Amino acid sequence: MKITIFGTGYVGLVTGTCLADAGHEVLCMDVDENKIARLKDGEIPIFEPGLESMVKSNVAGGRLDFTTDPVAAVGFGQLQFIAVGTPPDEDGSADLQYVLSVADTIGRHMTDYKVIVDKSTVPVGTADRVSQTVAAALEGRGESIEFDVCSNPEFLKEGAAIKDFTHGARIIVGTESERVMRLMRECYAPYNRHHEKMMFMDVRAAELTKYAANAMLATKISFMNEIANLAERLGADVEQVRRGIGSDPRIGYSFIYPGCGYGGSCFPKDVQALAHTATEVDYQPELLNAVEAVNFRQKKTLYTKLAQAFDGDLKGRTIALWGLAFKPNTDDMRDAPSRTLMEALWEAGATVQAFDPEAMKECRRIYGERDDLVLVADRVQAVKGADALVICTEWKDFRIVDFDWLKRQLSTPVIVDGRNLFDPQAAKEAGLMYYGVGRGDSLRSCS
Ligand SMILES: NC(=O)c1ccc[n+]([C@@H]2O[C@H](COP(=O)([O-])OP(=O)(O)OC[C@H]3O[C@@H](n4cnc5c(N)ncnc54)[C@H](O)[C@@H]3O)[C@@H](O)[C@H]2O)c1
Ligand SMILES: O=c1ccn([C@@H]2O[C@H](COP(=O)(O)OP(=O)(O)O[C@H]3O[C@H](CO)[C@@H](O)[C@H](O)[C@H]3O)[C@@H](O)[C@H]2O)c(=O)[nH]1
Repeated sequence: MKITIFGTGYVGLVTGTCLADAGHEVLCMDVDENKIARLKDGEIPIFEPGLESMVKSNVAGGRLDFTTDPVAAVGFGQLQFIAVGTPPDEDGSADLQYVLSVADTIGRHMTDYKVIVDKSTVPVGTADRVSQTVAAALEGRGESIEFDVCSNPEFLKEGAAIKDFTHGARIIVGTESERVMRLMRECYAPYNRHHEKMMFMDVRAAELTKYAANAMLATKISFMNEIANLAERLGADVEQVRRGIGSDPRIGYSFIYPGCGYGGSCFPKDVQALAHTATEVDYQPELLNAVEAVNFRQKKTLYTKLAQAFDGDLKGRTIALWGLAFKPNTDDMRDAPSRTLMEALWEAGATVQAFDPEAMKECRRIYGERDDLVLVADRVQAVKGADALVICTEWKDFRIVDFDWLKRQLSTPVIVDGRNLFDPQAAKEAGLMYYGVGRGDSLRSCS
């Protein structure tokens, strides 16, 4: 099939590349000229494991190309995927300006039947707005050309995006049109061979399914963070509790890791957007608000614990950070807990000495050059001469550490472990002042 993808971010680029890899011909369009120029040069603007070689082989195979030209993009595919950003507006609602601008572009330039596929995460009712926008643009040209709009939310996780896209649990398509069902089946056929993954539903249910999935996962995390905070007060180890409850198949082990709060470009904005949608239909979203409030508090955990460890005085201290990305295997720092910590440390007059395997460039892009942000080449340099170490991201390489060595590097041997990587007992036996999240230790995540 010939497919156009609008947006070459985490979702658009992965979707386009995987669909090309499955044998389709894909043209990816972005308004960011710099991004497209880099992609045309074979440079991948984001870090996503496995993506670079897949992009290169599909470009070389003639199945994947990039453009900034809207006319070429609209003219290319019968399927027109919208995979642009839907960032939070000031009131927490999803900002649909980029989605609707693509819809307008399609309406302005289409000359034959198109299926417009909403892959961006969008509130219930957006497919109707996309339809109206396309129709208005066509009317403006005095044209009447047939088109359909369907919802096809994406469930990939950054860091595992290719595997999630190609081996996802389900492929959801919101449509009532038989023709769209047939075309979407054909599009995903290469990834639907082992068992039936396609789930067709009405468009509003598909739109809500995406938010419900993210809100459920975020709820699990906030729930565990609440239990962790209780465990701290009750002298229990939340890691043992996690294993204890995860073993119940009704609960399961996934997404119940307590820590320094969920970040990333999805959970924070999507929980807020769903809560906003609820208030628009006169429903008070008590649970969603609590999930968000618990997370907001949890993201302050790292700073709260550090401040307690240093009797509230962090001025002039140097704090080592291992990890800046919101989770491992990505360079993405959107809403990362490390940002909440760094900003609080700077406010308190401390210097940050940080290392992340992939997110350093992104960190510099966000914060620029400043005296109180020292980015170093590896985790060893990060702890050199520092007063304390904070673990913000559970990169695999951070898990193996010689505690005796670590103790020698830090002037005050304080470790605040936001991801519970280490055995508290072993760390304490080595003479470190080790504070995890919910591990029955003396420092509290929040008041
Ligand atoms: N990042 C994820 O893990 C993930 C997973 C599932 C769903 N989503 C959802 O997918 C959508 C995209 O997320 P993302 O993380 O890929 O965003 P992103 O910010 O990484 O990329 C968005 C891209 O869209 C481009 N763009 C903006 N306006 C455009 C236009 N008019 N035409 C063409 N391109 C345009 C931007 O230049 C940018 O390159 C969001 O709605 C998000 O919630 C994201
Ligand atoms: O047990 C857990 C699992 C995750 N997290 C945190 O939760 C955040 C999000 O992690 P993850 O879900 O792995 O990453 P995302 O790439 O944000 O993916 C989520 O958001 C995407 C965008 O909507 C969806 O497509 C995915 O299905 C959904 O998992 C990160 O800060 C993690 O550290 C925890 O604190 N504890």
